[in-house]
Amino acid sequence: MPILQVSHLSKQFDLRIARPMEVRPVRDVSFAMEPGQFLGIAGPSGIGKSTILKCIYRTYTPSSGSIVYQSQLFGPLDLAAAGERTITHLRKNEIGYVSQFLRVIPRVSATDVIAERLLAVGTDRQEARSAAQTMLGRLNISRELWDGFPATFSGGEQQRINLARAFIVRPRLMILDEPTASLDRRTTEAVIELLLDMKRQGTTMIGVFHDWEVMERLADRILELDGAGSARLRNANAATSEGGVQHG
Ligand SMILES: Nc1ncnc2c1ncn2[C@@H]1O[C@H](COP(=O)(O)OP(=O)(O)OP(=O)(O)O)[C@@H](O)[C@H]1O
Repeated sequence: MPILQVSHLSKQFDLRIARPMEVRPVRDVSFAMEPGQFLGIAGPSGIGKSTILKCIYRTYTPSSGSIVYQSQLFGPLDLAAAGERTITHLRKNEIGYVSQFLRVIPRVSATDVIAERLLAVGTDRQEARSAAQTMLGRLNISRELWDGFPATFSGGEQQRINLARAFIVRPRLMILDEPTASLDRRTTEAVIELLLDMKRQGTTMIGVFHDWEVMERLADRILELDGAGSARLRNANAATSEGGVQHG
């Protein structure tokens, strides 16, 4: 049974700048994901890749369509229509999201920013801090920064704090929006290793990567969106199409 079934998803934005206009980046997109699968989304800039991810995380409410997720706690539920409290619970316990932008909390140390995700799900403070520091080490954050404030960190360091916060709770479904943008080669490798580790442990992942090589190493399947309004699902590293889905 799919863990995520996206059916006829559309999202439009109504803009009222000089005159009312509509932007419809996502039109009638359908795909399914099996547990443990890694799905990459590819396509030209502005086609709606991030918008699809934000609809799944419910940063955006879809205009139409459904996103049925098999929740551990709630069973099957439509993320497009679920209540805010359900979404908040899922974000805390089951669904992770990481983008390249960190919303920095002032005057909280790097260790505590990460540990607080575990404290929120009932982990003991000492254990949470220790797990946070192990994660900081894995992401090559130097020891002197562990007690520093992420607000003062470089872009790449902040990005790694972001990743650590998302990875530390080991969500069942991980949404990744360009998680390796702004990282150097060595840290990108560390992130790939972490993602492969999570994949081995059964985490289902969906993501957009600016680096095609990174995407090919991680993804089992790729959803390709194109400007002509079609979405094609294919196996990664395989030229054959697995069956089409239409949008537009
Ligand atoms: N909150 C919003 N309000 C209005 N328009 C938006 C909003 N979010 C996205 N859009 C528009 O939707 C379109 C798709 O944006 P999206 O970020 O999903 O594209 P993308 O494929 O991820 O692009 P990129 O590869 O450049 O990140 C763009 O034209 C964008 O301007």
